[in-house]
Formats: sequence, C-alpha cells, structure tokens
Amino acid sequence: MMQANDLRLTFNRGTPIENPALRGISLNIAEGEFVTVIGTNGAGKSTFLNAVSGTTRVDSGSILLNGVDVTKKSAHQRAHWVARVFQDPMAGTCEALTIEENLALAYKRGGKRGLSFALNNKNRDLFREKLSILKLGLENRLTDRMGLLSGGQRQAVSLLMASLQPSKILLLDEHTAALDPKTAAFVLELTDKIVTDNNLTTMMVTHSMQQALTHGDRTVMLHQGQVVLDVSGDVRQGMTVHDLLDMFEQTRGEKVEDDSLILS
Ligand SMILES: Nc1ncnc2c1ncn2[C@@H]1O[C@H](COP(=O)(O)OP(=O)(O)OP(=O)(O)O)[C@@H](O)[C@H]1O
Repeated sequence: MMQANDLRLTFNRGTPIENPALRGISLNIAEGEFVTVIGTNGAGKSTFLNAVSGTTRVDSGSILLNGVDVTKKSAHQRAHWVARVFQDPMAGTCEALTIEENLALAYKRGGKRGLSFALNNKNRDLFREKLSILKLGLENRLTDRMGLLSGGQRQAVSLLMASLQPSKILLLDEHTAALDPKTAAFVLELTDKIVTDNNLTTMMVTHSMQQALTHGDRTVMLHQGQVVLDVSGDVRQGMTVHDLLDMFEQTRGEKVEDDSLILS
C-alpha cells in the first residue's frame, strides 16, 4: 500500500550545519496495517512523515501510495491519499470554523467542489452519527466553533476527520503527546477503534516504547535517519520495552540514550 524506497534527505547540504536526516529509509506497509514508529530525538520520524505527506521533498528515493508514484506530487496533490493528525491539537483543524465546517472540509478532501456543497442535511446527519462515536456530546454542537473545544476533543475530531474519506494512509505524529495522561489514553483508545473500524493503513509516531508495543500490529524503530528495527507477528507478541531495548543494543552495538523513550 505504501512503499518508501531508499529515501534520503540532507538539510542544509554543503554548509557547516549539514544534517543528513534521512539516510536511506525503505519501508513497505501493507493495506490495513497499523505501524507504530519510535526513535530517539532527531531520529527522523517527523521528517519521514513529512516526506510521505509531501510537506518535505526528499533528495532521492521514491514514495508510492497504492502503486502510484507520488514522490514529485505536492502535499496538496497528495491530500486525498494522505490524512494526518499532528501533535498540536490546534494544527489539524481550523479554529475559526465550526465543527460541521471542519468535518465538511475533511469530507470533500481532494475534491474540487466548495465547502457549502459538502454542508447539506444528508452530510450533517452523517457528521452527527460519526461524532456520536466519540461519546463527547459533540453531535449536539455541530455549529460550535472548533476553537471552543479542548485539546483532547480537537484531537478526537481530527481523528474522525481523517476517517471520513477512505485515505490511503493515516499519519499520526505524536498526536497524544500534548494531552494530559487521561485524555491521551482516551484519544489512543479512540485511535485503535477508528483505525480498526475503518481498516485504515496507519503510521503512528510515538515517544513511548510502551505505546509503540501495545498499539498497532508492527513496530519500526528509526535511528539516525535509518530503520534499525522492524518487529511484527510472533516476535512482537508479548515483547516488553526491555526486549526492544535489548534488540536495539544487539543490532546496533550501542544503548538507547534517550531517557524519555525508555521511561515514557
Ligand atoms: N526544516 C529543517 N531544517 C533543518 N534541519 C531539520 C529540519 N527539520 C528537521 N531537521 C533536523 O533533522 C533531524 C531529524 O528531525 P526530525 O524532526 O525528523 O526528528 P524526530 O525523530 O521527529 O525527533 P523528535 O522525536 O525530537 O521529534 C534533526 O536533527 C532535526 O534537527
């Protein structure tokens, strides 16, 4: 479903602050697969997601979505293949617009018709039905401005927006990191439900090794711009954070030096 082939990207090439952020990332993700992505600070996780969504162009390599080479397509052109939820709850939705307007925008993603076209009674019923899944009472607040919602509520709506159209891939970039622990747990639970119910192909970046192992069905670890671990199936089943750290140490001959990754 998603194929990343030997992605390479160096920031500030030829300057004293040259930084090879992606050093040959290759990763194939099958339709409906839920991959968690973990890695130390600066490992290239966000850059990789940016490369897939098209907000950052790679120097070389290619990205295929459903067999279509999208490497040279802009983020806008990729919008109907890619849905994304960011760490900042303010980033994925438009606070000046109402809840229903935000949902309508997501619903017509990639389409050419205007917002008013997507805001009809039939769609309002659909939005109400979808919002009721969140169990936050938002189905009764369609015309409230998005800016009135809490961070957790906004992330929940963002997830819903991501599932309104059959995307080719859902990218979650530490989308619970800015939330309090209880709200983060709620949004993660919701993530599992929305991903499973809609059979979404998903890549979720998380800073928690524990989360990476308990959600999704495959875990990929990035380190210094490369994929260094890729575990799934029986190997991943029952795997502890300790096991993952051991595996990293055996493969790389070095220890993970990022405490936040180990402790969170
Ligand atoms: N626009 C940019 N210009 C220059 N360097 C950048 C840019 N974006 C990222 N980098 C650098 O590329 C490297 C990878 O960054 P990236 O944000 O992808 O890491 P990450 O794994 O998401 O890290 P974190 O867990 O800290 O968010 C880092 O060294 C970062 O400083």
